[in-house]
Amino acid sequence: MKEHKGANSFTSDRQTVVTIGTFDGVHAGHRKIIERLVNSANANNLDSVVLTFFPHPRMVLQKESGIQLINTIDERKQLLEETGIDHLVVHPFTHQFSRLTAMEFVRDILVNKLRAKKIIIGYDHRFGRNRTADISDLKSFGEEFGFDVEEISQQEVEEVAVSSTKIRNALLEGRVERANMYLQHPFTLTGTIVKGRGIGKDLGFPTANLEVREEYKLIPKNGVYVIRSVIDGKMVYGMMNIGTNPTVGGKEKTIESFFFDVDKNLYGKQLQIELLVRIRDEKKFASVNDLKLAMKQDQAFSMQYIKDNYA
Ligand SMILES: Cc1cc2nc3c(=O)[nH]c(=O)nc-3n(C[C@H](O)[C@H](O)[C@H](O)COP(=O)(O)O)c2cc1C
Ligand SMILES: Nc1ncnc2c1ncn2[C@@H]1O[C@H](COP(=O)(O)OP(=O)(O)O)[C@@H](O)[C@H]1O
Repeated sequence: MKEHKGANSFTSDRQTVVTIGTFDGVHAGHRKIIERLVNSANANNLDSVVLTFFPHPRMVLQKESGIQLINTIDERKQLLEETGIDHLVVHPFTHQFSRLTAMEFVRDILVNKLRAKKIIIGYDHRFGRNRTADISDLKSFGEEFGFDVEEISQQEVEEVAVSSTKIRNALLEGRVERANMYLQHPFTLTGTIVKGRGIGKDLGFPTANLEVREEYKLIPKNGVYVIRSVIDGKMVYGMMNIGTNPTVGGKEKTIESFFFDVDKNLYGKQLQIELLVRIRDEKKFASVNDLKLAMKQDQAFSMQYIKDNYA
C-alpha cells in the first residue's frame, strides 16, 4: 500500500476505483466495502484507492463536539494497510477544503487528482459544501466526467448491522467483546509506557502506565479488562485497570497494565494493547489488602479466560 499525504501528491500508473470515508474502526461493514473495492480494481485492471480525511471533519467544523474516535490516525492506517488496498490517501480536512462545492470536489479531487474511473459508495453518502450533494448527484457527475458509480444499498448496509456509532457506544459501556465482534479484531490502545506513582510494585503487581497522546482517542469505560500485547516480539497476556485508583487516593485517570510472566523495565516503550473482555468495575476498597485480594481474583479470572479462548 502506498500512502499519500493528500490528493495533491497522489500518483498512480493506472486509473482507479475509489471509495471515500472516515472508516473509523475499520469494522465489518468497512471491510465489506473495501473487499468490493479491491475485487473491482482487480477485475477492471485499475488501482484501488481509499480516500480518507484527517482530522475528522467534526474535529475541524465542530471543535466543541469533543468527538472520540475508535482509532488514532496511525491505527487506522495500519488496519487499512492490512486490507490489501493499493493506495491510501489521507487528505487534510480543513475549513478551506470544506468549502469546495460538490462539483469542484468531484472534478478537482476525484477525477483530476485521483484518476477515478469508478466510485464505490454507500447509498446515504453526502458530500461537498454543507454536504448538499447525494448519490444521485454523484451519478450525474459520473456521466459528465466519465466514471461509474457503484452503490452499496441500504439493505446491504443493514445486513451487516454494524456502525462506528454502535461500536463507540459498546466501548463506552465497557462491552468490548461486542465491540470486538463488530470490529472483527480486538479494540486497541496505543501509547507510551510512562512513570506512575510507584505503588504497583509494593502491591506485588507492577503496572505499566500507558500514555495515549491523541486526545481524540476513545477510552473505554473505567474498569478492569483482560488484555494482550506484543512485547519485544513476544505475545503476552495480562490485565488492565482504567480509572482513578480510588483505593490509593488517586485522582487522575490512568490506564495501567500488569502483564503475566513478564519481568522487564517497560518505561519508554511503545505498546499496542488489545482489550479482550471486561471483568468488573473499578472499586474503592476498604484497604490496600482488599485491593490486592481483588487483583489476585482478577488474575485467576483472566488466566481462565485466556485458557478458554486463546490457548
Ligand atoms: C487488574 C487491576 C485492577 C485494579 N483494580 C483497582 C480497583 O478496583 N480499585 C483501585 O482503586 N485501584 C485498582 N487498581 C490500581 C491499583 O490501585 C494501583 O494503584 C495501581 O496498580 C498502582 O499504580 P502505580 O504504581 O502505577 O501508580 C487496579 C490495577 C490493576 C492492574
Ligand atoms: N509484569 C509486569 N507488568 C507490568 N510492568 C512491569 C512488569 N514487570 C516489570 N514492570 C515494570 O514496572 C513498572 C511499574 O512499576 P510500578 O511500581 O507500578 O511503578 P509506576 O508507578 O512507575 O508504574 C512498569 O512500568 C515496568 O517498567
